[in-house]
Amino acid sequence: MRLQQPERARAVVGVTSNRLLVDGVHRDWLRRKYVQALHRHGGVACVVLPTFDAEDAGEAFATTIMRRLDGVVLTGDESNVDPAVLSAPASLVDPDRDVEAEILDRPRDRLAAVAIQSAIALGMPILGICRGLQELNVYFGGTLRPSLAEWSLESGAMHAEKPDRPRDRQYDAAHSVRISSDGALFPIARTIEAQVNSLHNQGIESLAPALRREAWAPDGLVEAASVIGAPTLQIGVQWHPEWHVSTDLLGRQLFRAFGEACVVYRGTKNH
Ligand SMILES: N[C@@H](CCC(=O)NCCCC(=O)O)C(=O)O
Repeated sequence: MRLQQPERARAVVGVTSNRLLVDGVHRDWLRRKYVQALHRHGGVACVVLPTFDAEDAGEAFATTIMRRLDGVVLTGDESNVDPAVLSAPASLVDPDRDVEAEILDRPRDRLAAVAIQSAIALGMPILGICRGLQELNVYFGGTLRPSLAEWSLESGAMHAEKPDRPRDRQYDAAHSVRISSDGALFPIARTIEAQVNSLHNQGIESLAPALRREAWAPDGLVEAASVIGAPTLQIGVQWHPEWHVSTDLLGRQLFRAFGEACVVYRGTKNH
């Protein structure tokens, strides 16, 4: 179902952007699929959160921007998480080594670290998608497998992007997931099994102690995890619920639940 709400009633959600370096010019960008799905199926309004250079990863973001939001979405992107930056966002000051297309995006890592830290401190809803789930795991001290293809050929093939297909078809269902029947995802999905798409070559190796496993793939890879003891919905999924959301029930359920959590959270804030 498509949610229609008057603009003034919409919760406001920050969506993480990524850094793009073209012709020596730094730009922030993200795929509109995330924003469209959140607007149409989560019923929320979106603001794009800019990435950070090391010297800017400060307090102002948390107090000035995050406090004004009702939720945060950690979007997906091809670049791999740099764990050192996720755990200490202001520590690596080397702009020449900060961005490498589709491989390294430290400005994005810094944004993710500060956004997660603030959202957890504020008790704000979080939805992590693909890289976003990985960021949550690394932020809380978990580790990632650097390459699923090197971990196991079968897992590599199951989870990888399918570059020979047209872009839209790469987001078709790729494998099943088993959903834990006593977690935060089950009341949203109302099923213990679902089909999901898959476009990643890294994956959770050790799940952070602060997270609970919500869903897993046939090879055991964690496909969804939530923050233990969270006062609201704080969850990440390894698949892309946004891409075919209009025809994907689980995707719509996720965005709807997230949007509802944002509205509830907004009601608890002192204005
Ligand atoms: N590099 C990581 C992250 C994968 C990821 O988030 N991919 C996003 C694909 C593009 C999109 O946002 O639609 C990994 O390989 O695991």
